[in-house]
Order: sequence, then structure tokens, then C-alpha cells
Amino acid sequence: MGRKAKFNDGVLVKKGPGKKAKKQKDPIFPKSLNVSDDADKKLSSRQKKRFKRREEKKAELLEKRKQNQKTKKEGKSDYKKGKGPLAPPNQYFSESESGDDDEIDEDETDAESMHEEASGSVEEINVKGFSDDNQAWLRPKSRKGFRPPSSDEEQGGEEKSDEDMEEEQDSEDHDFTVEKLNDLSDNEDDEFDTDTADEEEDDTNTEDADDDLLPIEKQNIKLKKKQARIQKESDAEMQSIISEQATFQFPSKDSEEVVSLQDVQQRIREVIFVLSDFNKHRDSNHSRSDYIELIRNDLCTYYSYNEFLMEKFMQLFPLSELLEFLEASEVQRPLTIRTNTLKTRRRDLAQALINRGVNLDPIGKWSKVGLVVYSAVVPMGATPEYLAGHYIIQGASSFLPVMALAPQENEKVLDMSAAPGGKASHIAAIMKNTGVLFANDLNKDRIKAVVGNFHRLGVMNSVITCMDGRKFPSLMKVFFDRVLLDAPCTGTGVVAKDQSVKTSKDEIDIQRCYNLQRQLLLAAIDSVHAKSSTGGYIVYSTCSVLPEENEWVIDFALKKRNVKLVDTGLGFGTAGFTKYRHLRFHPTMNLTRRFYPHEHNLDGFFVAKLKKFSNVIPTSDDSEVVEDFNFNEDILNEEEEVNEKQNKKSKQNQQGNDKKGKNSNKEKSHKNQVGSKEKGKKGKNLNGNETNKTDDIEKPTTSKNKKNKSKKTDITTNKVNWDEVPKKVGVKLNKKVKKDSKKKTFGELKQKKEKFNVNRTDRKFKKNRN
Ligand SMILES: C[S@@+](CC[C@H](N)C(=O)[O-])C[C@H]1O[C@@H](n2cnc3c(N)ncnc32)[C@H](O)[C@@H]1O
Repeated sequence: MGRKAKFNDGVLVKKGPGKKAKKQKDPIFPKSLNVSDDADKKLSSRQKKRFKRREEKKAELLEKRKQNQKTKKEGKSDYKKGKGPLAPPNQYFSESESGDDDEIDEDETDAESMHEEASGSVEEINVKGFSDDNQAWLRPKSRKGFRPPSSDEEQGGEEKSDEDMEEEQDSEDHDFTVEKLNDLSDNEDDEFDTDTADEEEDDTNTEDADDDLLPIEKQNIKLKKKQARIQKESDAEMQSIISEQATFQFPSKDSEEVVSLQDVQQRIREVIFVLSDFNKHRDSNHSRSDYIELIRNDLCTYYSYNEFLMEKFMQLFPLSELLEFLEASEVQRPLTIRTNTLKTRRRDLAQALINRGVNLDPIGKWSKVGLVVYSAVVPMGATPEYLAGHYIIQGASSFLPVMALAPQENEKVLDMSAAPGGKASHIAAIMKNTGVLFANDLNKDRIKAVVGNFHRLGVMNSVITCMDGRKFPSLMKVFFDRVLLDAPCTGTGVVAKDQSVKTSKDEIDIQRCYNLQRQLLLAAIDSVHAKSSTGGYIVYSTCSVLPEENEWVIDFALKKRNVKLVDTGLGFGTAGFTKYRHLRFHPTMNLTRRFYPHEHNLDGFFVAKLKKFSNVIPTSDDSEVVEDFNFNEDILNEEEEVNEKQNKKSKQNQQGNDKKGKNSNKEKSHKNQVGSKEKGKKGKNLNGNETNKTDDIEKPTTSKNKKNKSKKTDITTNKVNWDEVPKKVGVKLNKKVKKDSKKKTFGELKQKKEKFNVNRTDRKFKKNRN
């Protein structure tokens, strides 16, 4: 019942006489709903103009959209071909290895089907979208309170207080809501925004256009105008403050005032500002080093580091980046898990965990087995899936060395320092439990964790050993197809996980680490078979960001063994250093990869991949005893050496030319620097303990033994640097003495042996007595 609207333009179709139809009048609709053809006729001339303009813009927008879609399609096809910036995961595995391919292929289909599931069952149970495009989590969250200054601020901009930031955030939020409302109110008319933007510029136009706008749109325009005005005012204010506070007041040495953390934070910003244009903003009574010292102390106070480590980081990062690194190191990385493909598939695992109320997402396009967990109502280390070995809780950065290693089915692989077995079990999964995996660790207690994890995860192809990795070559020399050395390190990349690193590390710790790392790496190389039909690779990784433990160790191995650096195949990460302070590393060092918490939202990590090309050990004299090597001393000596070199240059060149022909074979060698070794000496490390290593760790470059320091090659040309020839003469002389000793008569040798036996008994006797 009720009145009937006449939508048929007044053409009345007679249906016969009805009482009500006759009695009731036609309904009258409001003008705005009148959609009759003659609506056009009622437009004013201005309205017509605006209408025309809108139509034109509509057409323009449509054209643009079409073009965009076209370029997007082209981009997509590029991506499929592997040309795009985020290449498909297969590309990450540079060698075409059947085992990996299988895992990836399977996972790729996993990912696709997971997308399908996302629109189906996953959404049904109302859990956050499960998409593979979650690169956003890779952006590190900043700690609340201290925002490192942007480069703009550093260039002289005034820093914003927390209140300002909150206000800014508020206004951003407000903008966002208003925009959203606009979208909602006019979501079919995309060009509308453009219209209003134009009208904002032209006041007269705005007034005209206002007639057509909804109240909320008018409000939006007003708000934007207000914001622009406020911005203008605050800019002007900021300029005046900057000009007023041109010089930062350096705190006097005598002042013992206790400053709050907020003041320290403020001072850090101010000193960064001064250092950004030192000549302009400095206090003439203080040098740059005064400012550096001040900021170092303040950073130590604010972030609770010891001065030594802060100094190390200051050498590593420019100031603005340092702040970002320190800030990111205060925040825990997202919780990530790795699917154990020996037992399940990622999509099944994801589904099972989602059903338990875990909010998760794939880790990113670079891994097909990782999941990032945003929130969980159950402890992730105690779910039935965990206990059944369907996944392992593992930092995302720990995937990287194994991905770089790219083990294959049926290979012989060694994980030299494996405990607690996270990476080793990943290797076993990629090998699909085929071949042999040696999982070794020096630490007896930690090796128990490897056993436990392997049982839980169903690793069946492993031999677990507990020995010093340095001794592996004596047990299984040239045996393995691939070796992973995830070396013990200072852990400077994982400060967020272990805050004790901030204060517990000093020079001696670092020195101990890099000496052990060098020895372990040489042992790892010696355990690999260069002629392996499928491999011959060594991957070296640490969770430290210090070059002493990374590039410097690799550079050492390049000089000591027949290995070369190859691409890690990881597709992301920052290139390793080819120079650091006064040191110059091999130019191929840029093939190594560094990962930072502030840049990649991963723990600080270093990954290098080496290919062994010959089983010959270039300096194979095991009787050589070498002292520990000191990084800082080396840097100082490099400087000294440069000066010395300049003085002796002409003389050395002459000698060098004489020797050139004789040493051409060495010149061909891959190594760019061969350390000469002192024989028969015992070395001392920094602790004063005697070292009697059988492997070739370089001796310290102290002035005492400098004469015998290694000959060098020019790393840019990989040729012998003939300026260094006198040192090589020293090496030659040593060899000559050695040869002469071989010419000794039988009688002399017998005498020598007897003397040696007497000494030995004497030593034994003394030892027993003690
Ligand atoms: C960074 S952790 C290895 C972590 C392991 N790769 C993982 O992913 O679970 C370094 C390991 O090296 C071991 N280690 C230290 N010195 C060693 C040595 N001389 N030989 C073998 N392993 C050693 C430590 O016990 C420690 O477990």
C-alpha cells in the first residue's frame, strides 16, 4: 500500500479505474533527487564551467589510470622474469641446486595457495590478513622517547620535542581520518580531491566551489589552510631560534652539575647539530675532538655502553646512523619461527597456529620457510606443533648463512660450531635428511641442545661431534662438500637480545675472538674438498658488526688459502667494507653481506661465502709458530709503514726489479699478501699466555719483527708490490738457512738428535718434578 512514484516520466499507463489511484496525488520528491533530463538547464553558467572542468579532469584521470595499469602490468612481467627489484626467491639461490629448487618450488606453490587461503578460511576466522607482502615489519620500530634526528634536522633544523611529535602525530592522524571520511563520502569520485586542492589555491574559485561541497569537505579545506598557516608560523619561529642559538654552550669542565637523561639527550642533538657544520656552530675554545669526546660520553650515559664499545661503533657508523643503530639495538627484533620442512609445510603450520590464536605472517619474500609472529595467546615454545617439531624459534637473520650455504641433497656438510643446532637443523631440512651432516661444537653442555633439537625436529642424517673445530682437518681433511662456520663472536650485532654486551666487551675480547675466528676459518677451509663435484664452498658468519671479526678475518683467509669470495646469493643486505679506517681489504669484499637492525630490522649479522679452488695449502709449514695479531697495532703500523715506504721507495724499487723474475710464480697466486713467519718462537697473546699454535695466524706487526713482515700485493691489481721486496729478501734468507740445514752431515745430525733427546728427557724430568 502507499503512494506510487511515477518513474515512467509521466507516461501514464491506464490500469483501470481504482479508487485510491484516483484519490491520491502524485508524490513530490526533493529537488536534489530530481534526475530529470532537464537538470542541465537549471545549472548556472559558473556551475556549467565547473562541471565541464570536472569532466575534463575525469577523462584525464581515467587516462592516467589506464597508463598506470599498463606500466604495472609491465613491471609484473619484469618481476616474473626476475628483473624487478624484489626478484623471485629462486634467484637467491645462485647455484642451480636441485635440493633447494625443490624446496623453493614447493614453497612457492605454498605461498600462492596461502594467498588463496587468505581470502578464504583464514579470513573466515577473522585473523589479520595473511599476505606475503609484509615488508613493512622489516622497518624497525623506534623506541619511544628518543627519535634520532633526520638528516634535515642535522643540517640545522631544530629538533622537535616529544610534545611536538605527539601533536604532529595527532594532526597526521586527524588528516588521515578526514581523508578517510572524504574517501568514504565521495569514494566514487576520485578526482574530487584534485578539484578541492585546486580550489584551495584560488580563493575565488573556492568560494564558488563551496556551493557544491559537503560540510565535511569544507571543514577539510579549512583545516588544511589552518595547518599551512601554523606550519608557516612555526617555520619562522624555528628560524629565529636557530639564529639566536647559533653557538652551543660547551659545558665547562669544572661544572659538576648532575644532568638528567633528558638533558643528555638534548645535548647529543645539539652536539650533532654543531658537528654538522663545525666551523659555523663551534665554540672557538673547543676543538672537534672535545665535541667528539663530549658526545661519546653522553652516548655512553644515555645508552649505557662502555666507552670502548661506543668508540668502536663511532668508528663504524656516521653519527646520524650511529643513533639509528643504537636506537634499533634497544628494541627487540620481531619474533620469528622457521618451518621444519622435514615435518610440515609452511601453510599447514600457519593454519594450525592461526587456529590456536597466533597472529602471524610470512617473513617476507626472501624466505619461504619463515613466519613472523605478531602476537600469540599461547607460548610459542610450548604449542603441540612446537613439541612435534613442526617449527623452531629462530631469529630471521639466522636463516641467511644457511641460505648462502645452499646445501644439496646427498652432500657431506659440516657445521663447525653448531650448538644449539638452529642452523644445522635448517641444513638437514634443505638436504631432506639425505647425505651426511656433521654438527660439531666445542661446548659439551651446548651440544646437548643440538641432540635435543635434532630429536624433536626429526633430523636423521647427522653425526654430532664435540671437539675443537680447529682440529677438524686433522680428523677429516679435504672431506666435506660444504662447511658452515657460524663463528663464536662478541655479539655486537645482537645487543637487543643480550644487553650485557654493552658493558662487558673490551679490546681483549675482540682480539681473542678474531684470532679464534681466523684459526677456525682456516680449519673450515682445510676441511673442504676443492674438487667436490657439487660444492667446495665455505660460509662464514658472525652476529657481530665489527670489521675486525668479519672482513678482516675473511681478508686473512684470502691471503692464507686458495679461496675466493663468491656472491652469497642473498639478494639483500649491505655490501661488506673494502676499506675500514686505514685498512684496505680485498676488492671482492663487497660480495660479503652485512645486516643491521636499523636498516633491515634483523639482528646485526655478517655473511661471506668462499669457494675453494685448490686443496694446496700455500704456506704449509706446520712447524711455524705465530703470535697473535693485534688489530689496532696493525692500523698504527700501516700508517708507520706508509711513511717508511716513502723514504725507502727508490732503494727498494731497485732491489724489487732484481727479484721480480724469480718470484713470478708467487705473483700469479691468488693471495694478495703473504705473511712471513718467524720460526721456532713462542708467541704471547694479550693475556700474557704463551701460544704455540700450529696454524698460521699472523705475527704482530710490532717494530721488533717488522723487518720480516709480509710482502704485499697491490690489492687493486692483485700483483706483488715490489716496494716490499726487502721483506721478501728476509723470507728468502730464512729459506736458505733451512736448505743449508738439510745439507748437514749424518754425524752432525746424529749429534743434534742426541742433544734434542737429552733436552727432552730433561724437560720431562722437570715437568714430573713440578
Ligand atoms: C654463534 S654460536 C653457534 C650457533 C649455531 N650455529 C646455531 O645456529 O645454533 C658459536 C658456537 O661456537 C662454539 N665454539 C666456540 N669455540 C669453538 C671451537 N673452538 N670449536 C668449535 N666450536 C666452538 C660455541 O660453543 C658456540 O656454541
